Amino acid sequence: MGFSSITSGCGCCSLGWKSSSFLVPLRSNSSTPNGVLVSPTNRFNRLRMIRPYASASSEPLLVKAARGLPVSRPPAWMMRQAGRYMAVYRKLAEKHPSFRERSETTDLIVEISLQPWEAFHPDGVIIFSDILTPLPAFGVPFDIEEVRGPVIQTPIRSEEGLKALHPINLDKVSFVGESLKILKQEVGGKAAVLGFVGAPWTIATYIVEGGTTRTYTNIKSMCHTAPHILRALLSHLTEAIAEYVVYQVKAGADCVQIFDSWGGQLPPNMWELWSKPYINEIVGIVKKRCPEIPLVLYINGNGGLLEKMKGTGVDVIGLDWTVDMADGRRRLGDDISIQGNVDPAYLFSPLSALSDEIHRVVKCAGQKGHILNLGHGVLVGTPEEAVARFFDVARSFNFESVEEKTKVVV
Ligand SMILES: Cc1c2[nH]c(c1CCC(=O)O)Cc1[nH]c(c(CCC(=O)O)c1C)Cc1[nH]c(c(CCC(=O)O)c1C)Cc1[nH]c(c(C)c1CCC(=O)O)C2
Repeated sequence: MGFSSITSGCGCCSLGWKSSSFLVPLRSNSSTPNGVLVSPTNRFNRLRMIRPYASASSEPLLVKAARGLPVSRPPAWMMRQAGRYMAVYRKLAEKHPSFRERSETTDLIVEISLQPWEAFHPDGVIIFSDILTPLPAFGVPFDIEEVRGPVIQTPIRSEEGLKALHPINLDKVSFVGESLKILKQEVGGKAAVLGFVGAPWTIATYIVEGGTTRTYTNIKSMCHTAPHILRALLSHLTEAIAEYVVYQVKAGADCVQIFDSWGGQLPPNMWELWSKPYINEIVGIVKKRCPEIPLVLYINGNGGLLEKMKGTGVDVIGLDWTVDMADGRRRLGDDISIQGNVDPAYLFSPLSALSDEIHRVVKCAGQKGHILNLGHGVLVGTPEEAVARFFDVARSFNFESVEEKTKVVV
């Protein structure tokens, strides 16, 4: 079955959003609702760009935090929260050993995406899929092998190779739209349904190298030996991915994460040339067509890129664990939301150490505009008990009561 029912515009468009942002003072007016005065020096530091959202109060916590709206606790989810560390997933994978089958069959996608939701009740339910899933829909066949991981049979490195590319045919990823629609119903607004895509540079690393690489030598040398071919490939990916984001939003995604996982492999000046412009274009297209949808940008190894990432116009920046959260907040300011940055290895540590680290990260991130998450995905072999603890600790925060204690009375 195709997914022709997804033909309406983004939910937002009918709500009369204004796409232009404006400045509103948040929380720290000179007088709070209960009359307690706060230090005037804080007043203007806390001005941040937000948009008016008609239904803000009923939105999932994660969406509110992504927009920098006040929340009572940090929402939490994990990348790869569905997957090989869960016994229930491994059992299902025995019955359905092909990753392509598991990630391209609506019933299986929904079942796997809901496994962590049922077990841990995270604040975000990410669709079980892959950044490579849309590739065949625009002319690039791929496979995922158990040991080697992603494999692209015919890497693209020449003008001739570019001829295989065609505009994205969304009918070929109808299982993604169908699954998002079902997930939205199943989750019933109690958590955010998360869509995701790979950034053009990161997807291009697979298409040019033919699979996973440690050195990125083919694609990095193409920047100098065949820049016109790489630019044509990245432009093609940009168009296809932007369409694919809008498709996910129309199908039900409340928030979409852009993974430029391998953007951190580029020197920062090269990231500005070979990745950022294409992400900017995707953000521009999506913000125009679905202005209410928060976008998250994640880069692995992003310590040298934080300020540059902010320039893409996304709503949330994902931090890995190589940047201290306090430095990250300082460098990014509080007019943007932050996600991360707990080292996934903490999930192998004593539960008390994990709790302490979550408390430290939340304190450094601040009470507004923080989505609690790992600095990368859940590792294979992670104890499920630790994942449960992570979400329990997230739920134990109560910002209102902390705020009461820390208010500055003038
Ligand atoms: C191993 C692998 C795959 N696909 C990919 C790899 C990495 C290979 C490499 O290092 O180059 C490529 C990929 N897939 C995804 C990313 C971006 C996130 C990241 O940095 O890892 C990347 C770089 C998102 C994803 N890929 C997947 C999700 C699942 C959604 C979720 O629960 O978060 C995401 C966000 C699912 C996936 N995708 C794959 C498997 C085996 C799984 C199952 C989950 C698991 O146990 O790891 C295949």
